Parts: sequence; structure tokens; C-alpha cells
Amino acid sequence: MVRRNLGQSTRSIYMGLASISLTLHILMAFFCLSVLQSACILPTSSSSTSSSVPRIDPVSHASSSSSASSSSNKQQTNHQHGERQKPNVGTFDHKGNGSFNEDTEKEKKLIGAGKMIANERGRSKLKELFKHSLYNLPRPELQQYDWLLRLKTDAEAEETESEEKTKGDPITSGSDWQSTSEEEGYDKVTWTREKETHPPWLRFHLGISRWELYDRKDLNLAQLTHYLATQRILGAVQKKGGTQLKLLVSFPNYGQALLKPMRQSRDAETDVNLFYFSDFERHNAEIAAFHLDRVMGFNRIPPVVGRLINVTKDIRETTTDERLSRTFFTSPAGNVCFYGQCEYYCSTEHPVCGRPDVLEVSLATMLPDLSLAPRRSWRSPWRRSYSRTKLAQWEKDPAYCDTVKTTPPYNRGTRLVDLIDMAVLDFLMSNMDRHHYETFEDFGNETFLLHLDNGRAFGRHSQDEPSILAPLAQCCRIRRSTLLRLRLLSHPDFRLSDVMRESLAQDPLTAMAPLLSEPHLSALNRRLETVLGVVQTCQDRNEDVVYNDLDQYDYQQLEDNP
Ligand SMILES: Nc1ncnc2c1ncn2[C@@H]1O[C@H](COP(=O)(O)OP(=O)(O)OP(=O)(O)O)[C@@H](O)[C@H]1O
Ligand SMILES: [Mn+2]
Repeated sequence: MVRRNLGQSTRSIYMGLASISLTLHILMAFFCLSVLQSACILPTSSSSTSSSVPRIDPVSHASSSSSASSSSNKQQTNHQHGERQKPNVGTFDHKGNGSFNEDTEKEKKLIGAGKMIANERGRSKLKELFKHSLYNLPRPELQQYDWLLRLKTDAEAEETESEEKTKGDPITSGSDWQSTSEEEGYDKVTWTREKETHPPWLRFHLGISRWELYDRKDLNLAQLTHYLATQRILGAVQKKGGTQLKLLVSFPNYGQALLKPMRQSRDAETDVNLFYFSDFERHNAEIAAFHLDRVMGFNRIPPVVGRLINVTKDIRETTTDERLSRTFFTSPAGNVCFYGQCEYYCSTEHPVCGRPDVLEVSLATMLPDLSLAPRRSWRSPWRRSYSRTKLAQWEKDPAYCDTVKTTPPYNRGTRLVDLIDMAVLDFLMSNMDRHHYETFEDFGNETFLLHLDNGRAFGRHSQDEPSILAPLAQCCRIRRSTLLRLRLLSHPDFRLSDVMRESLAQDPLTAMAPLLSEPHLSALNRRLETVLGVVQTCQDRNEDVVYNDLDQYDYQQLEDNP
């Protein structure tokens, strides 16, 4: 009896002690979460923020900070920002160090750290990227002949004027130009030698050099895109050349742009049964390609901006193009539609329609007129056969590049690595339609390649097209600056998808919907890893893969101490 009572009281003492201990634990947990939360996390995360110094080599960076960010820490960070677990992106070990799994684990940990840096400090990954030394390589000073256009000297201008009383063109007709034309709607302008008097499109033309289409840091770029996105549209005519419908629009200060309309919803994936040459052109692909090319540091695509136009006011009522205006109609749903005249998809079955007359379009800055700056069109050695049955030579011959390498202009200078840069860009955005490329004739063979016509890019995010990388895979050659930038963009502190999302957010059409959906952005990361993998495979088998365009720089330092 006594023993039973004793046993009961001992049990209740134990129970009491247990509940006190439980309460104390709960209290401690609350205390830790509410008051000491930062202290609970900070010792590791603060050291991981030191990885905000951007580095290129993902492997060495990962190992230097892996001890600093434990996996629980990573989860906490991701949880704090309500992020989903990122997909496994590390499919290749670009440097041949460490094993596949180890690297992806390290990389995954860093994704948390990288995000935290970007979000908590409100830093812009894009700004950080563009601050990196790889995006600020000193360039040799440009000589007069390295500029595509220049204003004439007074003497030259006088000479020309006396020779022929040319009218109209601001550059051929001397250094000063006044619009004498009384054409309705055009601005009355006086352009002098002073840059401030020039409209943004003219400043863009005057800024084209032998090595790039524009200087990314030129403040005029923002003015140019703003101008394209907001100026009143004075006229629109069909633009000849190519196979699909596109318009040439004019603005009051004599600027022009190439317009491609939205023809399908942003997320429509290319029909698997369509050949690439039958694929619709996409306005958002033109915009995204410009951003991707800029993010790659190439600067070889004319600036493109998205805009909402009014089909009736901006096209139907302004056009002088009879062939275009004949194709306007009102659809059964009451929307204003047109289809124009061209080879593909210019029929009532494939109309371009407003809602009821509002339409999303892309507007690409026009390059200088061909009479001022003639361009040469080159057939790509890796162009597709454009036949439903035939294969191109490069698809049948694995040693195809040996022939290309010895054939002018690919046997000298940078032409081959320029073409490979273009293949990398096209693979990232899955553009199979690069049958030709252009260069400015006046620069001869020592110049960059224009990446025009990107309307068939970004058609499919669920599939990649390895054959686009054939120039890289078959030639096993790549510019060092391109390779280092690719590595940088695969680093979590930058991450191609993140910088692209940020860059595209600058476009006005983002207000309607993101210009590239998340699956397309993830596809960019996946494809970037594939490119790095192809380079690694090349390096495993060959020497001399990297073309050293950073000769005069200490690229080791560029890589290690950004
Ligand atoms: N920004 C630009 N400024 C001046 N000319 C341009 C510009 N963009 C394209 N062009 C010219 O217009 C031509 C047709 O444009 P584009 O290639 O985009 O048409 P497309 O219908 O897509 O062609 P394709 O059907 O061959 O793919 C190009 O070959 C190029 O010479
Ligand atoms: Mn095209």
C-alpha cells in the first residue's frame, strides 16, 4: 500500500519534472527563434556572404565556401525567401575537379547563399555581372577607320555640297542637317556636329564600331529603347526580305524600326511536327535574344524593345502600303486583324489580330541604310539543308570543320571563333534558323558578326537541340572571353536565368507577362551547362581548344580575382 503510494508519488514527480523540462525546451526554442534568430543562423551565413565577391570557377568557389554554408543553413535561407528547391543544374564538372555529385551538392548549397546575397542586400545580379572585369575589358583605342560612320569635316562637307546638292541624309550631306521636308508629321530638326542635337537612333548609328554594335555603358541605349517604345508611329509598311510578315515603322524624327507582331501566346511551344523553317516567328524571341546577346557580352544584336501598339491607329490609318492595307479585316470576335503579303503565314488562316486593336510587338532598331553602310551576307557553313529529306554536309561528315578551318575567311583571324560564339548563343536560345549572318562591308573580315533575325528562337523549352552546337563540338575551339563569361554565368552569384529575368524585366512588355516563362529561363541554365560540358569534352581530347583573345590581360587574375 505504502509502496504503491510511494510509487505513485514518484511517478507524479517524474511527470512533473518531465513537463517542466518540456516547457523549458519549448520556451528556449521560442526564445531562440524570436530573439536570437539571427544569432542562430549568422555565424555560418555571415561567412557565406563573403562569397559575394564573385568568382568564375564554380568548383573552387564551392569548395571555399562549402564549409561556411551547412545544409540546414541552406534550407533555412531558402525557406526564409519562400523559394522552391532549385532543380539540379550541375550536370558537368567544367574543370574536371571533384565528382559530379559533390559539385552539385556544393552548388546547391551556394544557390541558397547566392540568393540570400542578392535578396537581402537588395543587390542586382545583373549590375554585379556588368561590373565584373570580364565585362569591362580594356579595349585598344579606336582609330578613325574603326567607326562605321562619322560626321564629315567642314571641308569635306563643303566639297560634297558643292559637288552635288544632296538633300535628305544627315550624314552624307554634311555635318549640319536641317529638315527642309515639309512632310506631314515629321519633326522640324536641326542636327549639328554636337551630339546633343542628334536623336537616339542617330547616336546609335554613329556609335557602331568594328568590334561591336554598341557600347553597353553608353547612356544613349536607354534613351534609344525608350524612344522606340514611346514615339508616335508615323507610318508602317511591309519590309521585304525574309519569309514572314514584318513591318518597317517610321517615327517623327526620321528613326525607323523593324516590327514583328505577336502571333501566338508567349508559352506556345513549337509544334513538334513543324520543321524549323516553318516555325512561327516570335516577337518575344527577338526581345529576349537582344537581352541574351548583351548578357553574353557580345553586343552584336541591334537593340529591341517590346511595345503595345494600336493596330488601327498605328498601322491601318498610317500605312501607305496598299498591299498591306488590303489585308485588314474585322474578325468574328470583333478584333482588328491583318495578314499582309509574304511567303509564310500571310493568309486569312493566319491573321495577326489585336484585342480588339491592341497588339504586342517587338521593335528592333534599324541599322544604317545600306547605301551608307553596306552589309555583306555570308552563308553559314553549318546552315541546315532546308529540305525535308536531305542532310547537310556537316551533318554527315564529323571532320567537316577541318575543311572549314582551311577555307577563307575561316582560316584567318577570329571568324571561326565568332561563328562559334554565334552557335553558343543560338544553342542557348535554341535558334535553328541561322542560315546566314551579316557583316559591315567596310570593316572587311576583321569585324564582329551581326546576329540579326532571332524570331525563331525560344520555341521550345522542354527540348534542346545539340546540332546547333555542331561548330563548337566539331571544331573544338572557343574564345577565352566567351568561355570565362559562360563559367561566370553558371555561377550561383549570377546564374544566367537570374540575370536574364532581371534584364528582361526592363522591357515594358514585362508588365503584360514575363517575356520568357520560367521553363525557358531554366532551359537557359541547362543549356549553359551543356555548352560547358562540350568544351570540357573537347579539352579532354584536344589541346588548343581555347582561343586566347585575352592575350594582353592576365586572364588567370581575371578568373581568380574578379
Ligand atoms: N535591325 C535591322 N536593321 C536593318 N535591317 C535588318 C534588321 N533586322 C533584319 N534586317 C534585314 O531584314 C532582313 C529580313 O529580316 P529577318 O531575317 O528578320 O526576316 P525573316 O522573315 O525572319 O527571314 P527568314 O524568313 O529568312 O528567317 C534580314 O536579312 C536583314 O538583312
Ligand atoms: Mn527569321
